[in-house]
Amino acid sequence: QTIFPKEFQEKYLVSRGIGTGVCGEVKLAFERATCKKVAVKIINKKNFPSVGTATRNAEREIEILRRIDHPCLIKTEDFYQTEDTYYIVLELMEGGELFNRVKAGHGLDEAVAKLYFYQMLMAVEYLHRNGIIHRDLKPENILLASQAKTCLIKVTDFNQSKILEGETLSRTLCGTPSYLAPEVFTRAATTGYGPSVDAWSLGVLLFVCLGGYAPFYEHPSRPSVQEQIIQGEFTMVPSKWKGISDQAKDMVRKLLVVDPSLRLSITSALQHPWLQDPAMLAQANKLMYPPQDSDTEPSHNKRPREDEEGDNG
Ligand SMILES: CCC/C(=N\NC(=N)N)c1ccc(NC(=O)c2cc3cc(OC)ccc3[nH]2)cc1
Repeated sequence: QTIFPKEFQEKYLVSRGIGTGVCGEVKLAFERATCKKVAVKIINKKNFPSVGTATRNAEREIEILRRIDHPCLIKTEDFYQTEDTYYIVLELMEGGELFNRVKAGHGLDEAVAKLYFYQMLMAVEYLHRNGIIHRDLKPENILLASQAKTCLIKVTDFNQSKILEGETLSRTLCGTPSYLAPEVFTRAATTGYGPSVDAWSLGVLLFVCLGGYAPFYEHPSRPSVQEQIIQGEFTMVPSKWKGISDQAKDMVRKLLVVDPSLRLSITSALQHPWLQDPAMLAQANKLMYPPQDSDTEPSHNKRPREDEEGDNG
């Protein structure tokens, strides 16, 4: 049972667990003063074999969280730590993880997949523009703002977001390889790798959103997942892909290219015909930049409440 710091307990009432992760869990909590719902990510500093890496990783992630500001990237609201645990208060993404929407075995409607994928591209383009490579894009790390189909999504979990040296490559390989790009296995240890790894992972994410199954997966009669990835070997099973447009398939095929120099870049993906869809773009922009009431009122953003000493956000 997690013990929370006293000052945390004074500000928040912790409720049940809502998500699980490799390095810690996520709990639902209520801010006592406002009854506002929040998510609390609990990251145990000691849960990696080599303590040094874990703490450095977590500090790097917290530095990244402080620096980033984009509608499709998770935002932290508060932060506490004890000598062995971080408690990060985040906006609650009521819709939970994309993982739970696509695991049902059939894909999303193409229009919904396109809206989500466009937001992922915008988030990752922002990260790359700010010198950050995510490196761990997968359905568990894509959060949905609400239960509605057309909703805002946010990318989260920046635990792997750094230039991997050789020694941490081994730690990467201990997670699920399904979303890792080929060059992580082949060339990473020597030449390192760039933003194009995120383009590959987005290709796998799009494949899963449209097809409802993973392009590279364990199967007794098939080569290992790593081998399938290095060969860039995947199949679009006709029964699963029959209703999907050729442009959507083209986007997937141009992202799941083994040679990173030939792979579609994030910027080029944003120019792909499949995304030149004014209705989707309008919907995405409305979700990312909702017209605030402050856009209409002359005064500043929030109406200060008597008991609020001032916005420390
Ligand atoms: C600042 C921490 C970033 C992070 N992970 N970082 C890490 N693993 N090192 C992380 C990982 C996961 C989450 N997940 C959530 O916020 C979340 C909300 C939520 C709601 C759900 O049902 C309503 C179900 C799952 C959920 N996960 C939030 C942040």
